[in-house]
Amino acid sequence: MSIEVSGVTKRFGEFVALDDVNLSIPTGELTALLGPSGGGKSTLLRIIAGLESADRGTIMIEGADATRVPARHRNVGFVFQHYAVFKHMTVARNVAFGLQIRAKPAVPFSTTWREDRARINHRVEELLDLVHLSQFAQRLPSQLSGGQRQRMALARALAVEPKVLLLDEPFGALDAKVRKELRDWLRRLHDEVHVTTVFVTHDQEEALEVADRIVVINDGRIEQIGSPDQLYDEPANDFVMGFLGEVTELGGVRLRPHDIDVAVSPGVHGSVPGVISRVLRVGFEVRVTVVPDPVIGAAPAPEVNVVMSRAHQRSLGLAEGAKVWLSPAPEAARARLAAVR
Ligand SMILES: Nc1ncnc2c1ncn2[C@@H]1O[C@H](COP(=O)(O)OP(=O)(O)OP(=O)(O)O)[C@@H](O)[C@H]1O
Repeated sequence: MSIEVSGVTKRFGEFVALDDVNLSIPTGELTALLGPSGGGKSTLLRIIAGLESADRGTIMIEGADATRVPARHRNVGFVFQHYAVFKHMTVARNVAFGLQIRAKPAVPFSTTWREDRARINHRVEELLDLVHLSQFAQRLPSQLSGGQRQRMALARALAVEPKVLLLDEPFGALDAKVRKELRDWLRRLHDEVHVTTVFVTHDQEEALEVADRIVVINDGRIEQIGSPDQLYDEPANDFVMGFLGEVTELGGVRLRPHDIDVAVSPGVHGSVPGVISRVLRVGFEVRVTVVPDPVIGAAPAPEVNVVMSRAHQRSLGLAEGAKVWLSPAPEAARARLAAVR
């Protein structure tokens, strides 16, 4: 395991930001810390980085106890949402900065000095090539787009060959299209470089698309750890199910809108009869709202949302006012309503 977080608790005054968190992050994986605002994701990332200290618990990095090791000696690279760049330095010099600090002091123009410079220049060229910014090497950061600046920040963090790369909402401030491009790019970069990477996001789509593993954090606790498929298909509890995607209720069970089978005759035992109140086309999908038939003596059931392809909707001839019977698809993910902690 590359990072082992054991029994980490962090309070700010009376407020418990992290409550006995245990987490193993395997070497070379891309892990997302996902959860709602204020859940404790950034605090956990900052404790792994050494920018914040835990009140209790330990952090091991690559088998060594890092709990009391200062941030600059942990060999981690960071990128934050509002990344501090040197505005007066070119892109190339920004990327070279960490390497220059690490190079041993040498007499200017001596052989060692020249060798160091050549080595650093070569490494900067490699890194700029990796993040596709070679043609912008001599620009100032203010002459880059937001997405290009974040790629520069990643090149800078990777320059010192960190064992671990920590990214705190690295694409948070960018517009949706650029975010999407950068997340595809981050996935490809990770496939090339394989550095153990942990990134914080509150965007479930970002986590599902990019990460090998997702850690869902809420209220200072881990709700579930798993691959994107595990979390989506087998959510440990109601919170995870609701956080990872749209949920609707059918016959007292919560499930995903695309996991509901619709029939135009009462074939399936136990199916719920109802009437379509709305059919809405959204891109290539159709969202169908169904009002379940009232049951004598029971409280009215909530409307059910069903999502299906247009072709399926057409083949069933579904329209407003039509009578339908709903049942969970056999493979449907359902929340276990008792929270698992
Ligand atoms: N230095 C601090 N002093 C007091 N409270 C803090 C401090 N840092 C964080 N907190 C509190 O700890 C909780 C967790 O904060 P954290 O930044 O880890 O959440 P987060 O999950 O990263 O949220 P977001 O997605 O909004 O960044 C929040 O309620 C926050 O207000």
